[in-house]
Amino acid sequence: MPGEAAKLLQPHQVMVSCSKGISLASLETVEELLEGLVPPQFRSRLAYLSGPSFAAEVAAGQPTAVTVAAKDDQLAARVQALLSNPRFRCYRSTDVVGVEIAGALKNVLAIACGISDGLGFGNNARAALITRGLYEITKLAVARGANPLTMSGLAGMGDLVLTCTGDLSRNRTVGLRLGRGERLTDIQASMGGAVAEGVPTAVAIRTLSRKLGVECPIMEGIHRVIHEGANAQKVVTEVMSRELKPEVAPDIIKGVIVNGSSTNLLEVLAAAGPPHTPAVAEAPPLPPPPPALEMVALKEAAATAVESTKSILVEGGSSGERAEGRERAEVAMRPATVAVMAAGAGAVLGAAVVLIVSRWRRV
Ligand SMILES: NC(=O)c1ccc[n+]([C@@H]2O[C@H](COP(=O)([O-])OP(=O)(O)OC[C@H]3O[C@@H](n4cnc5c(N)ncnc54)[C@H](O)[C@@H]3O)[C@@H](O)[C@H]2O)c1
Ligand SMILES: O=P(O)(O)OC[C@H](O)CO
Repeated sequence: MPGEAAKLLQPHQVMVSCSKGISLASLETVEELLEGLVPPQFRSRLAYLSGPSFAAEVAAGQPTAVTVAAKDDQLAARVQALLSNPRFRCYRSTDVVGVEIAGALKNVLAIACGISDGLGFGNNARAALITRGLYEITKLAVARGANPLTMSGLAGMGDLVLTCTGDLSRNRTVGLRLGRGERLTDIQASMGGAVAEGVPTAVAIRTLSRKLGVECPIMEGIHRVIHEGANAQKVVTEVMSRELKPEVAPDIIKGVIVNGSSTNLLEVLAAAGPPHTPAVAEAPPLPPPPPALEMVALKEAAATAVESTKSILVEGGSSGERAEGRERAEVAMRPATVAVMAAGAGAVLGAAVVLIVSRWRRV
């Protein structure tokens, strides 16, 4: 019980939640639940780990990347440093609500993808579910105050792709079996106590999306299949036959209505700060071309060399004549060699100057 565990916390400790979900009773995320459970002095020590991370693969040392979120960037950085290793790379974020909503909602879509695959639908259907599902997750997350860019990160797109396509997922497995015709109660009874969190989250999301006034036809459809016994094929046809609309609805730009007030996506983006633009190194200028004189010498030398070589190789001649030809060719090539070396030295010098200037500028 987190409430009981909270009593054991020591002043120097931080708490990292790895759970994903939304409370059916209160529609709160794990973060909101924990904030209410831990003593006030620990609230600033809560961090949240999320992202594409099948436990079995992490345990086997497979390369994994996740997001560590905390309201305080310093705390996120501390946990990030503590947990990262060459096999487990942590990124950090201060968008706790975005990370939490994304982690909870992907479970519902994983069930949907499982159902789609179980029914025998193809790759197109799965890709459409993932993409349009992410759009619904984004709308809901933005309505809860999240940064929409978090949805394209590990906790959003990353975990969504993992659970919608990876057969280690419990949620996807439940969907697959539902799609093949098994009953939910039988599937759950056979799972040995393991929980497919998308099953209860589908209920929470339907309530939440209706409360927030955010249209989520896929989430609604999944709820009908899982909890109302609707025929999945029919639900797919209905969802596909809805009124045609733009891919990105104006309401997500102009403002999603949250409890009567508008959340403007552009304002959310602006609050997130300017996009990170790494300093772009100035392109080094091209080295100066070799002086015209050297170019002429180069051309002439090349032509003479070709002629001399021809006379040696094609015309043959006595050994004395061939030796003379080789000497003529060597002499003819000398200006070319000098010109090429001059051009090369110019290039190297040019590059060195650029390097020094750019270093000096950085300093
Ligand atoms: N297993 C993974 O690959 C994985 C990866 C990343 C994140 N997670 C997240 O970690 C969390 C735990 O996953 P897991 O794989 O350990 O699940 P699990 O099903 O193996 O274990 C969950 C445990 O929680 C207990 N439990 C369930 N409902 C409870 C309740 N109301 N009160 C108290 N205890 C309850 C169960 O008895 C069980 O012991 C989940 O939120 C999951 O999304 C799991
Ligand atoms: O097995 P699932 O479907 O609960 O997914 C486990 C994790 O959430 C994957 O990141």
